[in-house]
Amino acid sequence: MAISIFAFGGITTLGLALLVIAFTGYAIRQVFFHPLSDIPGPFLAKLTRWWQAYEVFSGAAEVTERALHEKYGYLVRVAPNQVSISDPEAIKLIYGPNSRFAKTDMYAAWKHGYDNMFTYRDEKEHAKHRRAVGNAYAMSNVLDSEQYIDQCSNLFLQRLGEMAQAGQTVDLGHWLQMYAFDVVTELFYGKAFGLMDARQDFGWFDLLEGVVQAVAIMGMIPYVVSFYHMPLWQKIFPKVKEANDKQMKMITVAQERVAERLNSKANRRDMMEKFIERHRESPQDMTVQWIEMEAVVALFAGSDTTAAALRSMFYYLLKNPSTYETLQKEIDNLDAQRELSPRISFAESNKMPYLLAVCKEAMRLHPSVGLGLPRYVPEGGREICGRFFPEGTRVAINAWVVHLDEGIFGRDPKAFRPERWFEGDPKIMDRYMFQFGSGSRTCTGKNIAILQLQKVVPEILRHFDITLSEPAKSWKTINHFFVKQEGLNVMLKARTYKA
Ligand code: HEM
Repeated sequence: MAISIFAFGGITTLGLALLVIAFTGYAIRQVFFHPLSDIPGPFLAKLTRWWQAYEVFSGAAEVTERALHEKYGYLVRVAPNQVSISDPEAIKLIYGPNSRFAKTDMYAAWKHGYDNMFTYRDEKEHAKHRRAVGNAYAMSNVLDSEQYIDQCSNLFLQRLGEMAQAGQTVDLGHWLQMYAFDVVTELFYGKAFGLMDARQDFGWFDLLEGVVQAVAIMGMIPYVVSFYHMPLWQKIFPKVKEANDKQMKMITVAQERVAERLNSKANRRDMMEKFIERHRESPQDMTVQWIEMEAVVALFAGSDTTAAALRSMFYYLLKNPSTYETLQKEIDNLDAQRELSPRISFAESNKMPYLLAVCKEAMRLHPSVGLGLPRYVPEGGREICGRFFPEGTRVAINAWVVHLDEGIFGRDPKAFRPERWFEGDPKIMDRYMFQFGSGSRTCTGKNIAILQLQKVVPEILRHFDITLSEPAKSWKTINHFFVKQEGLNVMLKARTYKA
């Protein structure tokens, strides 16, 4: 008996020793002999992708990335085979047209059952689908939806008016999200989900947050994605099952709404109708499943992002009263000259240069997406920042880092100064803005987002005087791919504006 215990103990010790040797060998290779070993970065990041997963879990990955680039410069190794790049010149090289840098395995985590526009990794498949829907997202077509956005704005203003009259503190951040959610569902699901109407989110925000958080973390360690759908794994980790069920619920709702529209004679010009028109013309280019997927991805990619941008605009204006005043004057002057319709149109908003500058400056300082957008270096490798990167290396640029480049955005890059857009050459700054990504994978919904930002912000400022309920307090942000903000609580006072 004593001998067998000894033998067992011996084997265990030997096993442990082998493990330690293997790990040490691996660590030495990763740190000193890996093709990326000359690139600085956190020690753990050189060994495992779990470092990045933990960063995403912690909810402040953009803060860490900014600090790392401040310390190390343009190149930071953030995973064994991934480099974060902060050189603005690298944007065109990596994401530009015909760059051939494909999306990485991170995006596999975002796919549920079948691919959607966001998750495609095969560039040819992506291009085929993007061609099929591209026209619907052109501004000229998106403007057909302006009337539905106005309907949502009417209800939003009514609700804000009620809260102003009651003298209550308004969680404007929450309301802006309900607004963005209602707009996206109005356009892509044929009818708003009615959050503003009911004055509640029906649990949708928790649902989205749960899924996005799980998926964003898994995206950093994509080999766990296959577990995500396994019943045993879901039993062990009930949260995984919950996220999976939530994702299924979103797909089911999309399927129901698309089926409803296909069987109805609705006379609408919304986004869903544009896809249905295309389906009727050419069912093989625009299948029913694709219409459903456009709706699902719009909800995922279009509501949190737009809400974050709207919150940023209000927050920075309120924290910088002189900018608020300048914008309000711009709106009031146009109003006094009777240049504005009862609901400010997109065309009218384009006559407000300061508004456009506020829009860009808010998204420069607080991009809605808070992680780098990873791509594989294509066949043959590429030179970036004067260094050769072998094929298959993951490289990523994070808007939160690149938007602080002083060479491009001028002095005080961390300050909210819409005025910077009137100094120097705004075209150059525009070229390096990365809040919507860039190139062939740039945001499809960009025009829908811009339409909302440019219309609803001046409309609210026209109707209400807004003050922060606790002016000395800062908001809290949490980054699980989308950088959401909490604590935009305000007091509203109706202005004398009459439509
Ligand atoms: C202010 C609002 C928005 C911001 C800041 C934003 C940001 C982004 C970014 C950074 C990407 C690139 C992701 C990548 O390369 O991995 C992206 C892609 C995408 N966005 Fe948006 N987005 C916004 C609104 C919307 C809206 C309203 C929709 C749809 C209704 C939408 C749908 C999409 C889709 C489908 C993609 C994938 C495009 C492709 O790969 O071809 N987004 N967005």
